[in-house]
Amino acid sequence: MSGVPSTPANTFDDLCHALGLISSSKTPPELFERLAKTLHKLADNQPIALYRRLSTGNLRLAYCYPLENNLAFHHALLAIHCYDDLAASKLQLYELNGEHGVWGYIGHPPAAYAEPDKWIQLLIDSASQRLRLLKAECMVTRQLGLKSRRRLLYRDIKQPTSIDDILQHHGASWCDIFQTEGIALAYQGDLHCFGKCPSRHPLFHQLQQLNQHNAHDEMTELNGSCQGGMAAQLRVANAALGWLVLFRQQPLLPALAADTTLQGSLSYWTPLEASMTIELADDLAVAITALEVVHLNRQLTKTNQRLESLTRIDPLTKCWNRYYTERVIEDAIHSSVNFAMLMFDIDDFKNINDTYGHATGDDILRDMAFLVQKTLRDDDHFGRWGGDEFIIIVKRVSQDACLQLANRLCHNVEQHIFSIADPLTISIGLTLVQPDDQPRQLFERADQSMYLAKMAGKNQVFLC
Ligand SMILES: Nc1nc2c(ncn2[C@@H]2O[C@H](COP(=O)(O)OP(=O)(O)OP(=O)(O)O)[C@@H](O)[C@H]2O)c(=O)[nH]1
Repeated sequence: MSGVPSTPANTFDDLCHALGLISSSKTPPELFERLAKTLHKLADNQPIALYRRLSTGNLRLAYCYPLENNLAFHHALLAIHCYDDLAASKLQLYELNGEHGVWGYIGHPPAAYAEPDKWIQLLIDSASQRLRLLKAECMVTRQLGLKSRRRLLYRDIKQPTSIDDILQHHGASWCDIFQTEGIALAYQGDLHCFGKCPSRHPLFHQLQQLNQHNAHDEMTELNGSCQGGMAAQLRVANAALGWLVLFRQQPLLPALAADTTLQGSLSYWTPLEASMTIELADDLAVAITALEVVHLNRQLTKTNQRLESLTRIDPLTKCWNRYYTERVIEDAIHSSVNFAMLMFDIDDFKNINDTYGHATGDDILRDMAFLVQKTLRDDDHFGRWGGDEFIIIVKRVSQDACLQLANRLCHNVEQHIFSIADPLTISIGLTLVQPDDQPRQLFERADQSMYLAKMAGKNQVFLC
């Protein structure tokens, strides 16, 4: 029959079947198993070994068939670590080609069979093609993986988080998707790393160089001590924010890596991987900008809260300030609620300042405010009117209750041990809101009462 190899008929059918199986293998291990089984049969039932070529140029036994018999032979296979060992082993060798040159070798002890070469070469070529296809499929899976991580990344940035949190959360998956050992993110002079990355100093140095010379490149492969690194710019609306760098140890053409003169020009990344990295860098740039906006918003809210409190709180004593106290009094008058105003002033406070200094005077004002606040109820209003004068607004209480409170305050202050040797006292002017009162009349009465308390000898309460 013309065009049909002169192989025994049953072997020819078997081989066609085996070719079909190899070409339809779903995973690399399945492919190796089918290839090895077929070769085993063809090679007179000799054991078949499959070696993968590492980035170092060394070999590693990746598969052998059959596994169960001839242990001594397997030991001999395991002793092979490089091509020279393999060549010296006298195994019959075939190259298995990957997408970037020799992927590995197939070896078996010499065997006698009819016209094997064409068939064996055909089987191995088919296996190589299938392997390339499986790898391409794997790349598609990686792209899909990247897409699903992207969704998670966008979900993450809706919550308060940081660049380090993002790296911790997604780093392992990104390493898996990109088949990298480490990830670095350079942003605003900081370097955030995940996994195995080169030391900071040379990496910073190279990124600085990139900023100067490669600022317009979307991605660049690093060299020197950072070789294997692929840097993609983090950009938002044409503004460069920093760099995303992925690190890999194996160049695309591992066979050439042993040649030191070539090392600097070897590529570690396929164009497809480069464009996936750019996609990830774009996502990260958006995520980081979003984080920045969230962070700034939080700061702004805090600043606003602080400003808001500054408009209401007296910075020295931390009680309400005069502006807010005035508003509270106006509101109380307009709400027609029954309330009393207590205005008090520390007796002879000028002497304290003069004797102990202004700083001690400030301490006394703070202590006084703390002491008075402790004596009051939560819904009483206590504010600093200015200098050593304070105002208390007490709602819904009788005149007697107000007098009791004022006297208790005088007593508590007199009994309290302040930071100075001299005893401290206060004088209190008390007044209750009258129908048709305006704030001014209320203040005048309270002030008048306090004046009378001072005139009567201080450390007492007066009611007008
Ligand atoms: N340390 C300090 N002193 C202040 C502050 N504000 C005002 N003063 C001082 O408080 C003193 C108030 O004195 P006055 O209330 O006028 O007089 P006094 O010595 O208390 O005498 P009487 O009120 O009659 O008992 C003045 O010496 C002010 O300079 C402040 O924030 N800190």
